[in-house]
Amino acid sequence: MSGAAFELKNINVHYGYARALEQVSLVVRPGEVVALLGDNGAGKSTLLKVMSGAHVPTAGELFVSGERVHFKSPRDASASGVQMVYQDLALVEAMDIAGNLMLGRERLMHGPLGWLGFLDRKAMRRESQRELDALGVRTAPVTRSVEMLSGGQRQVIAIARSSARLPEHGVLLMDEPTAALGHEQTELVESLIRTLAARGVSIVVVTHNLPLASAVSDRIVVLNRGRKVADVPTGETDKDTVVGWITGASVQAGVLQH
Ligand SMILES: Nc1ncnc2c1ncn2[C@@H]1O[C@H](COP(=O)(O)OP(=O)(O)OP(=O)(O)O)[C@@H](O)[C@H]1O
Repeated sequence: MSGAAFELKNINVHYGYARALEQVSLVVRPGEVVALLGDNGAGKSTLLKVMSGAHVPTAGELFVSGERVHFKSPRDASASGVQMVYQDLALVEAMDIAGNLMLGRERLMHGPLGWLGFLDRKAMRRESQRELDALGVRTAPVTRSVEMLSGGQRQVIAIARSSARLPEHGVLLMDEPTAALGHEQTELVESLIRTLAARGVSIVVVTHNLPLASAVSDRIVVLNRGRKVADVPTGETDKDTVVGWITGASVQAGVLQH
């Protein structure tokens, strides 16, 4: 047992001759926020796909809470407490916030002879409101249709929905959660990430947004052409150094690790 919420050891992903990931190892501790950075094509999305069960690696091992896992699908990852927040098609536009949050967890009306064949919308609204309150999220009334929401509000609902499916010390994976968001909306997402981490959720966030990475992460991990080139506590580095790792300018032999 390494005390890790999630651990990857020597992950390789090869697409024919293309090497998307080469010997990548990573430890994510409980309640830790890891920012995964790298230039276009560095392998960030591929690594998240391996972690979320969407892609089976060519080689390497995955461990959740010290247990070896073999994810063959996102369903397997989810069953082990690892959830990806999907950006596109994540929410049902025509449905209200409560319906989206409770998707797959619908409550049915209960009659004297058992479950009735229709939804207990009141209970679903109450429960979704309770979940949002617990996350400190103040967006819009839960009866509001998702198509009426701003990009930031949608992102927050998508994150809340994924996190509601997590066990206590689950792992949440995010790919560019603030792409296309304004300053205030980005702050909303930042504060939600902090709240979740404070609850013990481990978060891996892929981003090109360096201020976001420096504001919310405990650790910065940089990929460069499929290899991990840095893995450092966020407080022990600075923007120029990180940019150097991303572009490859300051990558020396081996991995810089503290
Ligand atoms: N299905 C695939 N078939 C072949 N090559 C692929 C496939 N998916 C990704 N790659 C290659 O693997 C490498 C890593 O891609 P990946 O999408 O993981 O990078 P990324 O860091 O997420 O980039 P971006 O920031 O642009 O999203 C790239 O060279 C890419 O072209």
